[in-house]
Amino acid sequence: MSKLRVAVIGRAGRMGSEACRAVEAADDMELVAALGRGDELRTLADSGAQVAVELTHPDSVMENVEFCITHGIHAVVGTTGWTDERLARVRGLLADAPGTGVLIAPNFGIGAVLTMRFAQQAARFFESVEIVELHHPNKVDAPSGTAVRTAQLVAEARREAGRGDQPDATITALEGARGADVDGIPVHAVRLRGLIAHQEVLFGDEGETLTIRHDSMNRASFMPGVLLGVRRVVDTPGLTFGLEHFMDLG
Ligand SMILES: NC(=O)C1=CN([C@@H]2O[C@H](COP(=O)(O)OP(=O)(O)OC[C@H]3O[C@@H](n4cnc5c(N)ncnc54)[C@H](OP(=O)(O)O)[C@@H]3O)[C@@H](O)[C@H]2O)C=CC1
Ligand SMILES: O=C(O)C1=N[C@H](C(=O)O)C[C@H](O)C1
Repeated sequence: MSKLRVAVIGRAGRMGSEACRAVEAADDMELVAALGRGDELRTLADSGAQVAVELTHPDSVMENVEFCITHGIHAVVGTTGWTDERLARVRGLLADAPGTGVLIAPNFGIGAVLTMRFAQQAARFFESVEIVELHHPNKVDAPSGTAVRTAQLVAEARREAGRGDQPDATITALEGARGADVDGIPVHAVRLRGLIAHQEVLFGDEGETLTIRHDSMNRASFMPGVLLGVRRVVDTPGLTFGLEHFMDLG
């Protein structure tokens, strides 16, 4: 059986370097290109890559994804910074590239994906919910893409259940004390040396609380999800947002 020809964009980064190792170690894949900042995107096309794994920076990701789509290269994207406008642009480009697949995964961690699913399930049962994401201090964005996605999923589940705004009697507060408002859900971002990537979703109602917590202890933990994305994206044309769609969660 021929191996999948895979490229990594962001090879020198924390995630990109780990992804290069994971692809090289996979029996069914071949690492045909690894691009760092300043490298020509044309290298991707010249290498014959079937799939590009994109792990760079929110300022770089759009150009890279656009190149992939317009050159018929499937993309597995972990980089953050996805707004509705950006997603619409990707969908528009994919409309002219019907055989090409793009997976954008806010989090490749299997446990993180499950955290989002469990939070979505719990959302309708609790009056209050807040999200705390905790990351290493070199992270360039806040809040994390995972926290934003979790908040959106929780907010959607609350709306579907007819839940209104959650109680909060705060009248005065220092700016930032109640976190960022993401779709009505307070999201708090901690940056701390020693951490990698962690998230707590806290639910509360009369007399009880529920905390759903996920911890990524190292970046190798993201790699089974990256490899799953690479294997599945080649048979999944169009835009897939979230690794859960490749996980048969039922
Ligand atoms: N979905 C998921 O599961 C995960 C997603 N992430 C996300 O992935 C992204 C990268 O994270 P991380 O690896 O920690 O970041 P790093 O800063 O460690 O790595 C990013 C790398 O990409 C390089 N780079 C930037 N622009 C380009 C470009 N145009 N072409 C090629 N290389 C480029 C950077 O170069 P330079 O240093 O010169 O800027 C750097 O080497 C972030 O958005 C992060 O949030 C992270 C972990 C898990
Ligand atoms: O930058 C990181 O480290 C991470 N980024 C992603 C995010 O913003 O959600 C995924 C994970 O949290 C690690």
